[in-house]
Amino acid sequence: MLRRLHGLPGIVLALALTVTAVTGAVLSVQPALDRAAAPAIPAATSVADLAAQVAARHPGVSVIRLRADGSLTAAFDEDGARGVEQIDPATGAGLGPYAVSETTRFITNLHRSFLSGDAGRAAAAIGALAMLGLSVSGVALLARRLGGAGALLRPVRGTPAQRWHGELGRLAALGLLLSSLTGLWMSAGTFGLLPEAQGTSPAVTASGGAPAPVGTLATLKAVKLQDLRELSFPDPADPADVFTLATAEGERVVDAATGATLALKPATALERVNDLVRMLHTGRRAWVLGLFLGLASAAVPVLGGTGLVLWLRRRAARPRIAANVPARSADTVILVGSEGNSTWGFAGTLHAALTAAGHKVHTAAMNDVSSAHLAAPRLLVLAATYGEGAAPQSARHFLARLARLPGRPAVAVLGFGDRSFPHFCRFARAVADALDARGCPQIVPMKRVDRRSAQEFAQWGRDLGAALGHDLVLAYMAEPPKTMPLVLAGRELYGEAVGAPVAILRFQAPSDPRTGAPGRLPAFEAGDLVGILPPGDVMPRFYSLGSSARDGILEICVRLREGGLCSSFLHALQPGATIDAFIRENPAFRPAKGRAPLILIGAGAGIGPLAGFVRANAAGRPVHLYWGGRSAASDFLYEHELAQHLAERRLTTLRTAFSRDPDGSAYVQDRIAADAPRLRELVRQGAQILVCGGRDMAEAVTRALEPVVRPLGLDLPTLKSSGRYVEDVY
Ligand SMILES: Cc1cc2nc3c(=O)[nH]c(=O)nc-3n(C[C@H](O)[C@H](O)[C@H](O)COP(=O)(O)O)c2cc1C
Repeated sequence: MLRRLHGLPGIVLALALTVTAVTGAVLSVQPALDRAAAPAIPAATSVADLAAQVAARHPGVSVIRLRADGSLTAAFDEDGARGVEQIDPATGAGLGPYAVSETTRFITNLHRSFLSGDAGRAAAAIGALAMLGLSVSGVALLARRLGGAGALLRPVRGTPAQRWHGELGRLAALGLLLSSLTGLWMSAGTFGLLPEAQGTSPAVTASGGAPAPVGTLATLKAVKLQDLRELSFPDPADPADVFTLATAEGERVVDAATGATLALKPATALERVNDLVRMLHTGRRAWVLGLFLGLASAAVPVLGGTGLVLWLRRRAARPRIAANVPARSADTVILVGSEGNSTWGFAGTLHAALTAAGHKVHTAAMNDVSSAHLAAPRLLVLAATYGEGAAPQSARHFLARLARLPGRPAVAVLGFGDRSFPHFCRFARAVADALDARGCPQIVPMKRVDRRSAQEFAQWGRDLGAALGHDLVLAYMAEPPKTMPLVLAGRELYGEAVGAPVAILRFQAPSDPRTGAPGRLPAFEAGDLVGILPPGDVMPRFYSLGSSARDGILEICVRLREGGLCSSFLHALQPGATIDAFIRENPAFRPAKGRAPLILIGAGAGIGPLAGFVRANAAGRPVHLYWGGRSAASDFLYEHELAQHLAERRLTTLRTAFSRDPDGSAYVQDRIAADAPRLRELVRQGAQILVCGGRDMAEAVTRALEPVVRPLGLDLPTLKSSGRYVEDVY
């Protein structure tokens, strides 16, 4: 819901608000320029001093004003003509006629009313309201993404567009909130929606004596020039007329003969609020704030642009479901938990089959679960599992949200997973348990589909149909992922002597058959995944990338698994052979930005992405690599390249452990335990830990690291949640 409010309307509004935002940004620079241009007001000068200097030059002076832009002006009538002059506050000398620049006037009008009078002013007010809504919903979305309001300052991870949108939005939100709230207040004033300032001017009687020289009047001597707003002079022809002196405190009426204060009308609370609001909106008298507000406004077009990219990506990633009835009128709701989108394909087949059987079906992502979904009589959940039995992207918030919502529909849960993972369909199991615990009746027991098996899916459909009292034929045709050909350019084989063959394979894009020009690889970073389809199979296998596209090569480390279809295929490949592959981004497994140390830990083929991170470290950030193999003589992957990286300072230290070396066996976790004080110091300095390799190794590393970080008052779940402990484990 929040995302829907923030998404498309946000993009449209951000683009429409660009005029207001850009003009606001331009105007925000003005207070700083004015401050630089306006002559400084000496602290000791009083209003009386300056008034005397001006009156000496212009006997017909009527008003002296210290304007919001910092300039001091005097208005006077001379020879029947009215003039306004800018005054040097230090000497009272004239600096020439005062005029607001035409450009500033134009930009101000564009900002306030799109040059269209009241209608434009109303549009600007609506824009301010929209900006307020976008700022609040944006901060709420970011908090949700980062793990709660307390986590709002954590680094934003994800694709470049996600990072820009999140980081910039977070910086700009405070300024935009302030600008929109104060803008709304000012608009309310313009349209007479605020209460009128109360208080009437008290009746005063002037002494009627002969006017004293203005420089001698006690009240004017007591007020510093820098506190002045406006001083109105009495009409020389009227002996009963008085001075009016306006400051932030209020308005004083001053006797022209005695210099005494005849009356003081203090500024009302509303006037003070209006003053404060104007200052907070314009940055006048607060130029640093002005610049901050300007930067926040300048971010609006960028936020609109990156928002558009994110929205288009999300739209493209979510398959279209034909005939999706609104949730409120559906008798069957299908909720989908997916990361790679294949589960949406199954959901589409189920949706179409149920619709054809006469049901009113609504399909949505599990993250979007709402009370309307749970009010439907029937809820079908199709959920994939990722990581170590964790929720996929589109279901991350499902369980937390479910717990807050009412409703007990009849349910059926179908898990999608892969039996080769130790936690087969664990997330779907957790969902089924949560629904069971809240008392939802089961339509059919929870089932699990291994590796997108169309047969298992069809069987579940038959069971579901039987429970619903009609036939349900689910004929799912897997849509193969869009692949590209890659040509094997080189291979190095390790570990055969110790019974654990690992190949480093380097691929290139095929060259143009006509011109022979080298082909272009798609964009990817070390740590992303490449999906490879072994011949005759529709199920891709994923490998972590050890290079980035900038290296001009796509590199993976592949351990030969007994009976493994894809690893056997890859190990048998000869240079020049072609494979079908596609890239899957894995932004969660990347070094965080900055210069904080990196601790890279891996074993066996897990060194692939870690070597890629080291290779990319041209800036010489401190990087410490812990890696375990079997034998230094047989499977020391990247041995020579790592030695070179050490010499070039891309790698700071390298600790290796070999489990089958004749001079004593050791594992990577032993090296971690032995280095505990050094690692603790690195973590204290803010180091990020990246672990890649097999599950057993990762678990042993976790056990070895817990006592390292505990004395710092930290634990691995905390480091994990802040992105300082990330794993790529298989
Ligand atoms: C990086 C990765 C991790 C995975 N982890 C698990 C897991 O822990 N348990 C499991 O049963 N399946 C796991 N799988 C398999 C997916 O759940 C399965 O391929 C599913 O069909 C993907 O659905 P989706 O394309 O809709 O995201 C994993 C797949 C990948 C690529």
